[in-house]
Amino acid sequence: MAHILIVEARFYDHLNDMLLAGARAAIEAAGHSHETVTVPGALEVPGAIALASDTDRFDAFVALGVVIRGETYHFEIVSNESARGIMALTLDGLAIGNGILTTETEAQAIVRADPAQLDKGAGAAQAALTMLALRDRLG
Ligand SMILES: Nc1c(NC[C@H](O)[C@H](O)[C@H](O)CO)[nH]c(=O)[nH]c1=O
Ligand SMILES: CC(=O)[C@@H](O)COP(=O)(O)O
Repeated sequence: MAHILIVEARFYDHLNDMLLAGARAAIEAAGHSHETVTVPGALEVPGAIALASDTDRFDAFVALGVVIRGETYHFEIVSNESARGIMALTLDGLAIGNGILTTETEAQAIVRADPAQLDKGAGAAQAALTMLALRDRLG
């Protein structure tokens, strides 16, 4: 059994609740345990995963959050830099599923977060578990 850390950027409560429900259900369905830490926004997610990985308590990580385009260049900074940070950690060898949605509208985010629709939280959890299995096989 693996122990998975979910790092959620709680910027939109109602959307995060759906992503979390999907991710937790997928991890439990696969027979693994999990815990969750919350950070303010997507930009803090890579740092939180890096801190947690130093503890050696977690086998894999799931990043959850929602970035919705506003009026300024901030959207690009938050979307691209959070993904860049997560990718850097992935290339360092961590098993991470990236479930940070980056959308133009709230309606797009709802469709993707809702476990009854696209269920991207579950998708990110399954990606993390797939990468963990691959690392165990190849490592
Ligand atoms: N606008 C969104 C943010 N912005 C906040 C940043 O992620 C960060 O917390 C702040 O700049 C302090 O370092 N975060 C999201 O997750 N979603 C957004 O739409
Ligand atoms: C991520 C964003 O673009 C948004 O939350 C920030 O909005 P704005 O650019 O209108 O300040």
